[in-house]
Amino acid sequence: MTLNRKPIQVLEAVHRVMEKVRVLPPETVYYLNSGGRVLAEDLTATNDVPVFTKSAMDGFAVRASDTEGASGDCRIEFKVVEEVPAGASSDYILKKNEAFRIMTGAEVPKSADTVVMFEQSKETEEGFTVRKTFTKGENIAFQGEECLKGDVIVPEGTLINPGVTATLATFGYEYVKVYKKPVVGVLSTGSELLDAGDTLERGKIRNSNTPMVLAQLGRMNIEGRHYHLESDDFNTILKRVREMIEAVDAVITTGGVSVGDYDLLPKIYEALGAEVLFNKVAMRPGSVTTVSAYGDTLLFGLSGNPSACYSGFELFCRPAFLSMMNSRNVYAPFINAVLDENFTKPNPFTRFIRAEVKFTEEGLLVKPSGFNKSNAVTSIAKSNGVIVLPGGTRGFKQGDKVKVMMTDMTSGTDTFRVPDK
Ligand SMILES: Nc1nc2c(c(=O)[nH]1)N[C@H]1C(S)=C(S)[C@@H](COP(=O)(O)OP(=O)(O)OC[C@H]3O[C@@H](n4cnc5c(N)ncnc54)[C@H](O)[C@@H]3O)O[C@H]1N2
Ligand code: MOO
Ligand SMILES: [Mg+2]
Repeated sequence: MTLNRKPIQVLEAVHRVMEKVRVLPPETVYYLNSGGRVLAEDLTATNDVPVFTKSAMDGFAVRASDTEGASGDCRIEFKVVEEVPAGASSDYILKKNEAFRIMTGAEVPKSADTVVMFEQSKETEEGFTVRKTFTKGENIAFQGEECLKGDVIVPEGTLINPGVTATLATFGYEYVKVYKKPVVGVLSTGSELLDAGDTLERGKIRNSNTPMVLAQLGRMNIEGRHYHLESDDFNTILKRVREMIEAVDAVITTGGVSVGDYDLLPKIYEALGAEVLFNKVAMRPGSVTTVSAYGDTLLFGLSGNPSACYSGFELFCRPAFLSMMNSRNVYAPFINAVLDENFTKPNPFTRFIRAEVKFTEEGLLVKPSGFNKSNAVTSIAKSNGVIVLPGGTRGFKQGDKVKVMMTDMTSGTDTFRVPDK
């Protein structure tokens, strides 16, 4: 069991997982609950946008031809005949030098073709005057100028972001077809584990992997189910994993995948008759990460070491779960950044280093986010990305360009910089 582990490259490992992914069936959900899901139907415009020709400004709707010849010395006067606030409409036909008082968003009556902003006019007792000739269509948003009824606005397979939610509302999609999200079971193994609320005892540590993985799932808007072990032995783990396979779409276990006497996961996969996709990856940390398939259920055996567990999830679980939801863009973005301190360790295997990426005016700077061994937990807390150093490289120096896999796209910077004139 322990001896025939053949390391494969990270890329190959990711491919093996992704090949096994089965897309979950679609379901219909209320549009306000669809954020973070993937569209299972094209979102088609059910009306033109704008749906009617409307004023883009507060002012007066006129016929442009009536403003012809106006100048500072020769102001042309208009009489206001009606008011059209947003939400209202009018069928009144303008006569020469008549105008509507109109507000932004209000339907422009058929007989008007131009809007004069309040700031471009001088109010008089009965109306206003203008001092320039207006071109037809000024300050008007025309029906269908943004899109036409029947246009495909957002294609099937797109992740629903706030803009898609706005689009769903615009076109009256109160219910929308999306792919099901996987329900993921999370089980940490290890007889040394206590819960967060427990007092430390000799030889024991608090379980940080389950809460971390649940939070990684939460960050993806995916429901994680926390499973427990009443005792950390082969039969109990096997029984629990069997229950999980019945109840969830994917199983994540942490710990017990290495070669120790109590590393039981390899034997569990064997007892299940699961197909082991790989049990060794040429990477650090997480070289013992194991992924198996039991029918359509993927079993992710993440390493017990917290840093290895964290990057194992980001590398293998995240794209697999996004793919189960039929998302197209399932991989974390890789960016180029400049290393902001020396990293002298040689890298026989691909190395993943929890890191802090800083968005500075000069560009992207990155440095390891603290104590960075496989068993580290605190450096994860300070990271928003993971530096990826290719295998077969010696150390890296400050100023070298490195690749970073972004894991947290919500982190900001401490200075607001907007380019001024
Ligand atoms: N003879 C060898 N020993 C080890 C090898 C090896 O190749 N040969 N690989 C080492 C590497 S590398 C890693 S990584 C670990 C992987 O260990 P396991 O995945 O089997 O995980 P455990 O043994 O259960 O635990 C490892 C470590 O992590 C702590 N841990 C476990 N679970 C949690 C949790 N839920 N929360 C916080 N911390 C956890 C555990 O106490 C151990 O310290 O194996 C090496 N050994
Ligand atoms: O496989 Mo382990 O490299 O230390 O996480
Ligand atoms: Mg172990």
